[in-house]
Amino acid sequence: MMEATKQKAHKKRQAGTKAIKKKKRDKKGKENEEAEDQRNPKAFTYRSAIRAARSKRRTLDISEKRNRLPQVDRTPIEPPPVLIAVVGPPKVGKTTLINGLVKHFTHHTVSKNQGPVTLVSGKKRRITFIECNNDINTMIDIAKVVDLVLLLVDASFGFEMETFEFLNILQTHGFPRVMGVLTHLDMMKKNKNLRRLKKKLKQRFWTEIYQGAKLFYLSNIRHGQYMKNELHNLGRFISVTKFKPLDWQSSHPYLIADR
Ligand SMILES: Nc1nc2c(ncn2[C@@H]2O[C@H](COP(=O)(O)OP(=O)(O)OP(=O)(O)O)[C@@H](O)[C@H]2O)c(=O)[nH]1
Repeated sequence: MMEATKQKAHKKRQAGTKAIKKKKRDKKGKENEEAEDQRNPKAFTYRSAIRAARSKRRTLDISEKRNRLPQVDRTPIEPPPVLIAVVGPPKVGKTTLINGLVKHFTHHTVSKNQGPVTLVSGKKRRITFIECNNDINTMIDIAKVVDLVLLLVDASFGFEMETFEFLNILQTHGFPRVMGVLTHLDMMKKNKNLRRLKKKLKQRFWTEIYQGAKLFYLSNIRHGQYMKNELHNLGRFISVTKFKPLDWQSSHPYLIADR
């Protein structure tokens, strides 16, 4: 008969490397348990409101500082002429306005307007007027280099799709200054309607640009020319307007060519 052999019971090691290792492991496990007890149940939130406020303030300070980095004005000592684009749908009065402004600044009458016109508007300022047609390629080209936009709007028609499109294009290259000009106001017969229309268009213009954006009214046309005092007002604004250096323009050299 085979007698069942009695096996030896396992004897824990008391000394040696294995025993030391095991002891260490057990100790670590206990520590971990303790750490778990202390752990913040609201993980990933702040424990202290003061510290939270401080850290929030610091991140805001840093981002604000980044926003307010001084912009380097790279315009040369003798700057190039200020480029003013006259933008608007066909037959809105772009050519008439350019001719009127040229007459205001130079006292010369332009018989035929072909391409950009550059003139001296003050002791240290030259300006170039350029007409921007309603086609998307011209709009994109001009949006990159323009300093001031005269946005012509036919008041008897209202804003057109292309006007908004142009404003969107402007945003891509840093928004230059935009002034609105309402024409064809003489088409409105009733004074009350005219006032209401002006107000409506102004509100629409302000929501598109910013509250308080400059909007001019060219209320009448006589002998194919706008009123002298209105042109004078617009011309004065053009000559005193200050332009901020645009990031895109100062980092890209450009040349204006008339096609
Ligand atoms: N009644 C009236 N007619 C205007 C007004 N502004 C312009 N016009 C007339 O509209 C016509 C077109 O004027 P333009 O200056 O040639 O218009 P434009 O935007 O240069 O036209 P395109 O070069 O074809 O895009 C002219 O006959 C102007 O006399 C306005 O405020 N009232």
